[in-house]
Amino acid sequence: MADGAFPERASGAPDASPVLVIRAKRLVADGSTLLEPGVAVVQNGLLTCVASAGRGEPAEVCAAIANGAQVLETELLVPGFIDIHTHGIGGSDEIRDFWRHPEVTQSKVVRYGTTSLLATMIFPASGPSIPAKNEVCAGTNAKAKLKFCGWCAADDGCVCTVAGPRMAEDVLEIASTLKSIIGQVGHGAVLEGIHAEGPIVESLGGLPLGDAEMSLNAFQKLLDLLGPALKIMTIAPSCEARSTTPFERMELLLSRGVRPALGHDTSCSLEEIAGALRVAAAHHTVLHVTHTFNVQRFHHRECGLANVALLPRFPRLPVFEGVTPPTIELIGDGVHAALPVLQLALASKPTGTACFITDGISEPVLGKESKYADRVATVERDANGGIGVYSVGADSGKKLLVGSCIMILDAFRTAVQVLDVGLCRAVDLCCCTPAAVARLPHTGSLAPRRRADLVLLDGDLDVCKVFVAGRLAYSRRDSGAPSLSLAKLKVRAEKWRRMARVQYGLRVKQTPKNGRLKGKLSTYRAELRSVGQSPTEDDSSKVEAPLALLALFDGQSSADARAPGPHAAEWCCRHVHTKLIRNLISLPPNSVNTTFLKAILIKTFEDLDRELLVSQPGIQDGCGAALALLAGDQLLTAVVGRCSAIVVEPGEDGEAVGTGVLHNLGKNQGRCDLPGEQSWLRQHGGVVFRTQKR
Ligand SMILES: CC(=O)N[C@@H]1[C@@H](O)[C@H](O)[C@@H](COP(=O)(O)O)O[C@@H]1O
Repeated sequence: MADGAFPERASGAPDASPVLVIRAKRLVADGSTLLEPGVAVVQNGLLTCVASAGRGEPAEVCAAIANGAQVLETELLVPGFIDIHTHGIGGSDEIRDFWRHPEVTQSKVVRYGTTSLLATMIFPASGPSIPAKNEVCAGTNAKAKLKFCGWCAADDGCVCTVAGPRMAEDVLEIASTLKSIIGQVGHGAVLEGIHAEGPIVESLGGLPLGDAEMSLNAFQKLLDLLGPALKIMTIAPSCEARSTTPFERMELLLSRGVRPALGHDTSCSLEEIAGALRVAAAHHTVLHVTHTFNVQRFHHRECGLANVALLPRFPRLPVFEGVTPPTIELIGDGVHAALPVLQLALASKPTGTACFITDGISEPVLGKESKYADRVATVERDANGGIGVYSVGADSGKKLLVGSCIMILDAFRTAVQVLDVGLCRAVDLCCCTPAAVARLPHTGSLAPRRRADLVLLDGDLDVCKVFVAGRLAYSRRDSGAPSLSLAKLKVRAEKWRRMARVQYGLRVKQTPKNGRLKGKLSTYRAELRSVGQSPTEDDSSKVEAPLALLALFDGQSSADARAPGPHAAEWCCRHVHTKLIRNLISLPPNSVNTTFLKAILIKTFEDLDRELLVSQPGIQDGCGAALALLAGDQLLTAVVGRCSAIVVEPGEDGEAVGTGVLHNLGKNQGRCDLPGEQSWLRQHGGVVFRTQKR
């Protein structure tokens, strides 16, 4: 496969940019190189040095620092992720229009470390002014015959003398939009080219109807239209093998330097697949396979495309003589192929022959609806809890999965944290192999003269910073925010943990009649004697206001569900901290006072309630909630529904609330409005505050 460094300055990069040095505890340069620690130097948009820093930093790095280079430190540094199969994730209500607005997807995905994309185009055969199949655009008569041809370059009417492809007009517009921005830096992820998913497909899967029987002439016009932007084209081997002149369209792709990707074929035979591989071998090219497993066949006797795709080498059989196994791509969401199946595929294919793709089509917002070539496509959860996009088959009319909601970052994390393939293999899957398959030698690994596409991650594999061609394209917002250091969000004191346990013991069984998370809201502020003191240790961390959060959600019934259930409570439990943190970091600097914090607690409940109602139609039950936020030396509580919060302050000896008590909160637990319960709590060292209604 083609390999090489970027010849000169990365396109679009400034002439002279400040030198940047990045020190990483772990630096993964490519599928086989892990440097612990490692260091990289960036200048003028390119990497100039990538080295181990185990025995001190190389002279080049020291010189750069001495000359005033900016220095960054990170836990993990990897090459930017590359997605060679994505339909885009926004910009329109109609999925097939996403690539009319590529900047929307480019700017969204870069936040998740994707620095290069191939825009996946589809070729629906519908539209306002499509030449009928085999209709001839003939010279001067063309204007009268067709409102718009588009397949010839003439400005004053069609000059075609051959049949045009049956193609919707929007395909032409999208192609021209994409071509105008290929290789440009500065919009987020770089659009590196086009992956054409079709039109020569045998099995549609979720694709809209297209012209799978396109003539060679029409096919040639399509390739002319896409030009060198076209890097990969998905093509069905059975369509090619069964055409009157077998494999002629594939030959055309190969002669133009486009990589054919076998796919969307559930009927191809072993001989037909091997035939396609043989044509590629004659061009010294390795074929690729589009979303292995999806819209394909795996059978233990009658081998389909997936059987062949998974082979690391071919058995000694005449049918496979002289051919090389293809590279493969896998939709890394655990929905299109179950995780054990992904594990199997990765165990079978060696490094350098498999890559993760997203086949992205939407953001992961449950219940979100879009149009997909005039069908409705909805983000739904499958039986295993995974999220995907579902619609109906254009030919079958049956419900089916049509795309994913993930980022390459999700697949990277899955590779490391679930499939346990190690960092190097994960980088190979998400960076190196996709770059090789799409022939993008300027990116995909960390080496001198490669474009400086970099992802800085923390120990949890969360993205901290992303650079594209040496320019900062994304930086996580946890610096320069208010004085609250959110990274330090934690329960600090043993006393506070005891309180948490006491509060956790309170579970009430009440049934508000409407809403999911509704009721009166109250906030309360208490200045406590013995909890939440300013930090005395590790002052170097400059934590001005340590934070601790306790959130209790109690599953209850709702207007939609008569019986109480755990679902709303569990959902709130998983999302409350992100809502709270988002609201906290939106505070302007120096505005962290009780008034603002109260407002933020209220807004956090409102955000939770709204999102629960809008994005989780499947959740019918409701919940009450009690939330306690310790900020510096102040404790604020907020209660919604009929859930209670009780503040228990230990006595002088700190032992007033012992573990024995936790199992015996009294038969009136949760009813701190009762005088008996209050005195019980006081006897056990507790302080009961009456909340104020708003
Ligand atoms: C753009 C595209 O083609 N995406 C395919 C979709 O067509 C197919 O229906 C689905 C499930 O395929 P399966 O049911 O064969 O696993 O996988 C991918 O999302």
